[in-house]
Amino acid sequence: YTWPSPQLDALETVRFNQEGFNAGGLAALIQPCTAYIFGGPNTGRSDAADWIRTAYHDMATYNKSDGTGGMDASIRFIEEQERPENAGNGFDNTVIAMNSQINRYVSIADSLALAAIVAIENCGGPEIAFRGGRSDAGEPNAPGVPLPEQSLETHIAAFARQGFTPTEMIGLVACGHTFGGVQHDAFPDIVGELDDPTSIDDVAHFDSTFVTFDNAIATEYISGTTRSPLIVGANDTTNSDKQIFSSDGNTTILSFATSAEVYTSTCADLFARMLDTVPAGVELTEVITPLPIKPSSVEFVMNQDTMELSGQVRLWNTTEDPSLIVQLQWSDHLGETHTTGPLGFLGTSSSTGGKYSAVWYTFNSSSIHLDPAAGVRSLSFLINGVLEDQNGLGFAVQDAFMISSTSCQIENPPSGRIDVAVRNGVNVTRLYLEEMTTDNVGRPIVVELDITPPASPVAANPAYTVWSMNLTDPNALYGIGAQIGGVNYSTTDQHRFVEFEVC
Ligand code: HEM
Repeated sequence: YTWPSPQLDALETVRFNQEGFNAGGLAALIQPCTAYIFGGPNTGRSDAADWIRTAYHDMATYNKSDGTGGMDASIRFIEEQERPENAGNGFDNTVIAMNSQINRYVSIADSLALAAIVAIENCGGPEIAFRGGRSDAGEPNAPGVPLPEQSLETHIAAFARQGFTPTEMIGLVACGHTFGGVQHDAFPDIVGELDDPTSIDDVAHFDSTFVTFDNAIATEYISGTTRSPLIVGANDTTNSDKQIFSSDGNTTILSFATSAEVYTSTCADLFARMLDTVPAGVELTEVITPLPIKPSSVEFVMNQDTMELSGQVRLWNTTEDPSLIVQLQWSDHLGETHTTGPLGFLGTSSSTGGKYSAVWYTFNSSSIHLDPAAGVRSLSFLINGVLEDQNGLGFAVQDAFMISSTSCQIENPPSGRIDVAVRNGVNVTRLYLEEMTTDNVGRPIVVELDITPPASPVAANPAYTVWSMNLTDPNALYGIGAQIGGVNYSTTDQHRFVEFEVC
């Protein structure tokens, strides 16, 4: 995709900035893969397993014939979690852990899909194609998750309703059950008390490598060494994995046991399809791939007569190299191009279990001197002298409106003013503050507060005019939005009035 795209930029960040500098923090929660939110590593439970099961159970309500259900984060509703088909506490664990990842561009359902992907990829699994754009349900879906005691025919019908053939059913179950196991508390009729001090919840695992993605679930089944409670459980009625794996005469599961590659590539496809199963009407984005050069946190501030620009740039698939010279170029509204000196190195990040690494550089007002009248139209970068400008497009930035450092606070009682500098000559049809909040069912929303144009123009400098808004909530965080030529733009930077000087 082409930068900037606020939604794709945000989703790409969660997907690919997993560890190290600017990391979103998702991967750290399952580092190591034995990590468990309530009790630390090596408890017999794992967050990775919970995250994958949560995604399946959120999706499993899908009804292909009417387009209802699917990945829409309806699993977060207590009413769904209390159903027998959702026994266990892994769903709540997952939803809580994902809270920090959600924002106006990353829905709760997207965060659940990302959780499953990060768990699979970081714990030995293949890369999974990720699309974003799921929307969050406002209420629970109809029930629809298979239960172990149901018949094979019922399981086949349930997977058909979810959009999967009988062969794909075998695949999806074998792919999911490479992680985790069955807890005594949730399924006392399947797993008894284990009397094992290393297993806090008495979990009987599906295979011997229960925190790692691999085909042991299939090899152990074929070799007869499996101890899975859903294959060799004492009560044959609840041996659903046995019924499912043997439903085609063991053909599919044998192909997984024989070839780790077949298993891995089948799972990569099936997991992606599972996560992309969304209610009718929801349009997912393209598959998100990492941008080779990605500006980040790009922010303008109008500081009296000076326009300040700061930000970061990430170079993908690169390791730290002191000899690398990264420079920023910007073109202005007068058609001139300017070049900075070498940018400062910030750090490295990695993703996909360390498979990819990236390096980060910073630019800020100490090295960039902007003339407000000339402004900035777009950015590009020189990497060891080689121009990176998105194939000639440049990295477009919006300098028509920005926070002004004349914003200020009144201490007692707390109130304040947000000032926005608006470029003269630009037809800004609406200017507003954007307050990030959630609706009554926890969905991220943006509340827009219109700023009235000044009755008589207040000049920030010859090129910009100040629009102001008085506010009273010292904790509220505001971005700035503007409508220009029928298009809405938002700043990525957000501000509280208390960060400014006293009025
Ligand atoms: C007929 C279909 C299925 C049945 C009957 C079934 C049944 C179960 C049961 C009874 C548990 C134990 C849960 C607990 O004790 O907390 C479980 C765990 C799990 N299931 Fe399934 N499952 C099915 C399909 C799937 C699929 C398609 C996936 C994913 C693609 C999946 C992923 C998982 C995972 C990762 C766990 C481990 C959770 C943990 O250890 O915390 N399951 N399943």
